[in-house]
Amino acid sequence: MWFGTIPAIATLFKHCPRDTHPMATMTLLHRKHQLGSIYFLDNWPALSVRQLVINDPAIAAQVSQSSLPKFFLYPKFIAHVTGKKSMILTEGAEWRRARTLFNPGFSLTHLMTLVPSIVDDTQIFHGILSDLSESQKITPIDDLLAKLTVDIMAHIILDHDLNSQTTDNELVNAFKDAVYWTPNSKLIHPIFSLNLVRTFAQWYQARRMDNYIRKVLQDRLALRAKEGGEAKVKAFRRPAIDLAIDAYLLPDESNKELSAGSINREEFEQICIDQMKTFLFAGHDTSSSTLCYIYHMLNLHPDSLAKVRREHDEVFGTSSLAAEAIKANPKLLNELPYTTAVIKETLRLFPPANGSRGGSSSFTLKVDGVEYPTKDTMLWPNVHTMHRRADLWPQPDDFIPERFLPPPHNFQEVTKDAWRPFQKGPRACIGQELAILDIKVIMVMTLRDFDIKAEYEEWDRALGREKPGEMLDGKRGMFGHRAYQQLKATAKPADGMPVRVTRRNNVGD
Ligand code: HEM
Repeated sequence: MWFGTIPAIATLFKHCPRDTHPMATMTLLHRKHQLGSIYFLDNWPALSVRQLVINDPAIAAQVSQSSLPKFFLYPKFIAHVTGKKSMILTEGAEWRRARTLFNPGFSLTHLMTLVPSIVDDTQIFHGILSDLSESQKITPIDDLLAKLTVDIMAHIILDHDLNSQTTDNELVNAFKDAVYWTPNSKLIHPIFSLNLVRTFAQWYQARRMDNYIRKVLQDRLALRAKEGGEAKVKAFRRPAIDLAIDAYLLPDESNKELSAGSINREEFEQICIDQMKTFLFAGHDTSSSTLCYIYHMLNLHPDSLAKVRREHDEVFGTSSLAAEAIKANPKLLNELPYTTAVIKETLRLFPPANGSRGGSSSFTLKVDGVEYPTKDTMLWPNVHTMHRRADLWPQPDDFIPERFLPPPHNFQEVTKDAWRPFQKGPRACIGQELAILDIKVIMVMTLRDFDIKAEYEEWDRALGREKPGEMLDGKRGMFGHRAYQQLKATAKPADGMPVRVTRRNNVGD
């Protein structure tokens, strides 16, 4: 067939907002043609290899448990932000070394020690919400949340103040500008996507980010030298940057390839910079969009919002001083089953990230007794479709946090591996516990004091869009939501989710 599946997909895109994330469009395709657990896409010449889209958890598990490499085009969408040495992009021994080195920095015991710092950053965000509630100005909240979560990450990863919530920060601006230059996923063929301006802009933004982090790293190394040379400081709190410095100065068997004896200082700095950029980027961007959707869904579902608030009051008391209660006993954050269910249900409906692998001649996929070769094929477990399959999730497009309550209060038994916003297997997200932890803190500290409501109609009107809701073929949204997911390196809420903030009571900040 000429142009393979391109015409069918193009027809679908006509009925979606142009910048919709492809994973969501594929869910429409899956529903429209009642496709099964897997289907092939042949998008030549847009993409030179065929794609195998996987919509079934058990089949996706075969891929995530394998040691297949990331799909070869993956770096094109992310390397300009994270750097080529990023843990997200490396393979084999190089990846394993990095993962082993940084795993302790993401253990729950360690993360609990970071809670006071998350609370302090969230206090600043609370003040910003307070100002917005007074001005009643409609403001895209994704950007504010991104600044909050990147400030949190910088404290956790670099032990460094970015202060991006209150001042203009060079690193945060460079991150934002780098994401802006991410290519459009619909044009990935090297010839069609050739763009020298983009290549230069990506290089320039990478340089800005690298220079900033290099300075932080050099200051840290200088401090280490001043504080007693190379002695390993057994501090209770270990930011990721110190784990990297330890490996360079005082390696053990597992990471001697990173040591001063094995690589030169320049190489070490670049590896360390790329890992730090990865943690900062992967750690803030996904959490901020998840928080946007949490506010949005709770606002649309007042019963769920009331249950969340009741749970927070029961655990942390009813005064506005939740911050003190959290700091005094961070373990209380483990006693929030309904809040956790809300986070999981939001990640089910609006997963911010995906993951794809490159097939190989030595790997076949087994589906209903048939073996499918995977050589020259992109394997794409589409988390969005899996999360919205009616047979796995009754009322799949509805927001029902009760799905995730522990039995006997749960709405349904969740099929093994069906919920996978962090993907599964050895390359699953290293920061998943951290993400859930900081999202919980932010929810507890803000939901009790503020109502946060998406105001797209007013926003569209203010932008001169005369008929809000009718801009793109009569379809402004996806799955009934104007706040559809846009492709911006990860999946971000449309227009950064413009909201109005209203204060609920007059208790102090
Ligand atoms: C709601 C928040 C988050 C979501 C939904 C999310 C999702 C994901 C997904 C789906 C992957 C797998 C990508 C693939 O297979 O190609 C991944 C990997 C990764 N994530 Fe996250 N993530 C979140 C938060 C974080 C945080 C807070 C950090 C750390 C600071 C982080 C750091 C990473 C890293 C380093 C990897 C690569 C792991 C490896 O390849 O070994 N993420 N994340």
